[in-house]
Amino acid sequence: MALLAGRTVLLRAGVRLGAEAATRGGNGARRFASHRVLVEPDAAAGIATIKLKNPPVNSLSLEFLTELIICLEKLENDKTFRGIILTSDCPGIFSAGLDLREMCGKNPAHYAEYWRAVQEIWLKLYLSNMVLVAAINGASPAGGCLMALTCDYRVLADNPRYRIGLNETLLGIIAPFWFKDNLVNTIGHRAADRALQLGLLFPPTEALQVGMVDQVVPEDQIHSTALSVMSQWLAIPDHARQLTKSMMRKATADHLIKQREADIQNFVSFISKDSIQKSLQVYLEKLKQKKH
Ligand SMILES: CCCCC/C=C\C/C=C\C/C=C/C(=O)SCCNC(=O)CCNC(=O)[C@H](O)C(C)(C)COP(=O)(O)OP(=O)(O)OC[C@H]1O[C@@H](n2cnc3c(N)ncnc32)[C@H](O)[C@@H]1OP(=O)(O)O
Repeated sequence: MALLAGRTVLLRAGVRLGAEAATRGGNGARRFASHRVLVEPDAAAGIATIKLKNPPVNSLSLEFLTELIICLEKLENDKTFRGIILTSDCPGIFSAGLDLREMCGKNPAHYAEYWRAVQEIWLKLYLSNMVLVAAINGASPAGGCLMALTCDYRVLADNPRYRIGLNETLLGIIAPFWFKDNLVNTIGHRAADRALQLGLLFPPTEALQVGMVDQVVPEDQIHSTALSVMSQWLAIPDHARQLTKSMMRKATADHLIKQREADIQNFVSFISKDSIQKSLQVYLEKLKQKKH
């Protein structure tokens, strides 16, 4: 049974276990997929490719996050796999970040439940014992960028529309301290200070320059590049790499773990403010009107 902070997420988020399919792949590995999280296992290589499939933009709704958390728990507990490639099944979009509809017009209990799931996915990804390679094949703002930042290596497809960054200030909200910590650890304090205040979304060349991603490649090479990076990382003995990863990341993760409940309360009171609700609604409305 999958637990999210001691509770059964399957029931809380209304995700039915029956929604999952478990079959055997050609190489005998167990293949499991939920509605929105596709897992392509390569047991021989010890690699699972997770494809995010929550169209149209892979926004991180509570149900989607819950499915992803369950999927990561399964992979983490399955000794077949040593590495995950995280990518998208939605053309042109890696992930649009947190689902704005989960943060608008709901009640405090819902905001608290949602935020706990956001914390949980971050902790699961950031502290994973496996090698995580992000194959970023689309736009990756805010929470989408955060997911990529938890990975050990980021490959971005070379398309000027595939911008990546923590753009929270553009929505009139603030990147939480642990988003900020993850960014600072990746691109350094000065670059993070500027990027966060201005809500910068970097196109590939700039993302590479600032260190937001490790490699930019033509779109048709993104998966092969991720595989070759993965084999380089998997050549390192697991115990040495895992202990090193933990040494590098533990303090940052502990910062959130120690303040988890307070962080939820901060989020709930911040997001419940009338002024913040108004900003988010205006932003959502602008997104909708963009097409017309
Ligand atoms: C002091 C204490 C502080 C505590 C902390 C407090 C607050 C911080 C809280 C949270 C941090 C927030 C993190 C986030 O991730 S917020 C989300 C930010 N995301 C974005 O800004 C991206 C918005 N989307 C886009 O820019 C574009 O959609 C896109 C991803 C570039 C894709 O563009 P495209 O043209 O392909 O698609 P559309 O724009 O037409 O979108 C299609 C469809 O999807 C809807 N949609 C888009 N993004 C979201 C989203 N994030 N959530 C929900 N819905 C989204 C869009 O409205 C369209 O809907 P429609 O109904 O019109 O089809």
